[in-house]
Amino acid sequence: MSQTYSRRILLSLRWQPGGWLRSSPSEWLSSKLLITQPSPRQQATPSQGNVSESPYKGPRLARSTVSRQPRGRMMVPLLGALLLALALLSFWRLAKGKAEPGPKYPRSLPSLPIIGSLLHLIGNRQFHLLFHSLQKKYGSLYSLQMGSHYVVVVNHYLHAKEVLLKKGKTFAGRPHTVTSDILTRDGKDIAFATISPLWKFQRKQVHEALSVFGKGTLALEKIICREAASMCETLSGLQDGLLNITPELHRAVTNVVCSLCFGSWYRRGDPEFEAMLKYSQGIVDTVAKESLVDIFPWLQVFPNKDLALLKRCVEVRDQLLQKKFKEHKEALGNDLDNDLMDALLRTQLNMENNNSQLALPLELTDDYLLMTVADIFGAGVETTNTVLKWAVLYLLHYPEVQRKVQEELDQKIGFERHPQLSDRQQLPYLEATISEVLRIRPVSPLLLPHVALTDASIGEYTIPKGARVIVNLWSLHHDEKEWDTPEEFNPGRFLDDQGKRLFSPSPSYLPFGAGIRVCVGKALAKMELFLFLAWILQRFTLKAPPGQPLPTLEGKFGVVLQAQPFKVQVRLREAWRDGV
Ligand code: HEM
Repeated sequence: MSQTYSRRILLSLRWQPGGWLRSSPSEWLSSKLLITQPSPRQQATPSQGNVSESPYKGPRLARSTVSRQPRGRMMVPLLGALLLALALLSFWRLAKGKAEPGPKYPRSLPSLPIIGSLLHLIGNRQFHLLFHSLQKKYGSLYSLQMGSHYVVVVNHYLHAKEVLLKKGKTFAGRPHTVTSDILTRDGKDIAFATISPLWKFQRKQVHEALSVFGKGTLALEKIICREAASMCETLSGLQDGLLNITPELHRAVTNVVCSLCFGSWYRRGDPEFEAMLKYSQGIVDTVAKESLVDIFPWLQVFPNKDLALLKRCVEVRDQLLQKKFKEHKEALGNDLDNDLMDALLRTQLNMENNNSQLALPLELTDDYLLMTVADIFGAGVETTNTVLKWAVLYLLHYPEVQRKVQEELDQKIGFERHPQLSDRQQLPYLEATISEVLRIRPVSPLLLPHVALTDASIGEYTIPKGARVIVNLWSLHHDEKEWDTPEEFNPGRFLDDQGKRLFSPSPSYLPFGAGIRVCVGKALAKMELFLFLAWILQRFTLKAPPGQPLPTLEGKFGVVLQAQPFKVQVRLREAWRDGV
């Protein structure tokens, strides 16, 4: 085989579920038959078939492009028998009225053996934008190959809802990757675990912790307001200077989660809190970048800076978790189930003593317990904190929106009392602003990857078991057929004509996902966003640093869609200057 010839074969190959493919069964059969009488031209120039351009119509089999079939008289009866068998088969199928076409797979990005579609992805870290733009060429549902993983990308809400809601259980798996396994002790958490009774139990325990073990929303509101008050006090003390507001938002959100998980919280400047900030940033920077090591796990054997950083950060996180675990275990029995760690420890103890009503097929080991708590930190802090940062950034860019939120707050709440959760109905413009922030900069633009647990379908396409399904929320939230001028920040689109009632103008809006794997912290996050923003904007006006360009609205893709660092001028509003 000449070099050019082998290169052409390599280029024309592509992966489809089932192996490296080159042609459909009928093409394969006819090629096999035709090759018995190859023309000189066929021998010299094998089909280059630009597979990336040809819509894939069915399962394809590897065609042997090098074999030479025996020529001669033996082939004639064989050919006749085969044709007869095929004719009989088709006749039988037609007679039964079940002439089934072959499965139809989503159109695929070009891919090469071993590296898959990597050449199309490398160098572009903003996967949500890349996947959005690829729709122009490949349609709203297409596939690609990440190393040995077959990946399907969903860009339309109808397909997204089929994956998340209609066939939620079928697509409820999660992939195991090198980085997520380091982070979650091989998927012993909630977010990266595949569904199981234990996973269901972990979710239930978190739900109970988030309702403060039956004490309900009021108890949660108290915790959030305590943090909002502390944040506002700090901001008042930093008047008129240029401020990096991020650590203040971070501390407030972390303290809410800490209260729920450990029943404790941090003061400003606490070294343990500083360590926590550092390790979470390290994790955000390294996880979910679809790093090469997740595509090619064998790369672990080579030195890898990102992986080393991730391991160091996870070590710091685990030391902290272990310390809390030990303190809680020692104190168990001294007080009621006030936090998530207590509740999990108590269940574990009951299970060990066979007192538990739960019939779990797996033991609730320390690893599962710690990873449940770690997940709530991982998923509960970075997300809400990031949305708050995006909200501040958009308010700097759109001062008229900030003014309208403040007018609404002034009219409905005034300056005599603080905002409460019961004010939500009264403050539709603030609620609409939060909805618009979640739309325009979805914090989790590709959700978390889902995995097909059985052979399945999305729309008219066949999806094989094990396929990774990425729902591109960015595409849903920026679909021009669903949203007028999607890049424009316009809270008004979430309000009725009178501007009084909040509504969802399009079904193409799923900031927290949907279905069986919907965000566990959705209700908590919405309360936090509402209360923190209401408290801040009731007291302060946020301004961009004078004489400087406005901070960028371009996100940085990672485990969340991060806002880039920025400074802000926080000014106490007139009504609060005399110390109300
Ligand atoms: C504004 C803030 C938040 C946003 C926008 C958000 C969004 C999301 C999204 C899009 C998913 C993935 C759904 C999927 O893969 O289909 C998710 C999963 C998850 N979220 Fe959130 N989230 C937020 C806050 C929180 C909070 C505060 C917590 C916990 C206290 C939390 C806990 C989780 C967990 C545990 C999962 C994994 C669920 C599972 O896989 O079963 N999130 N979130």
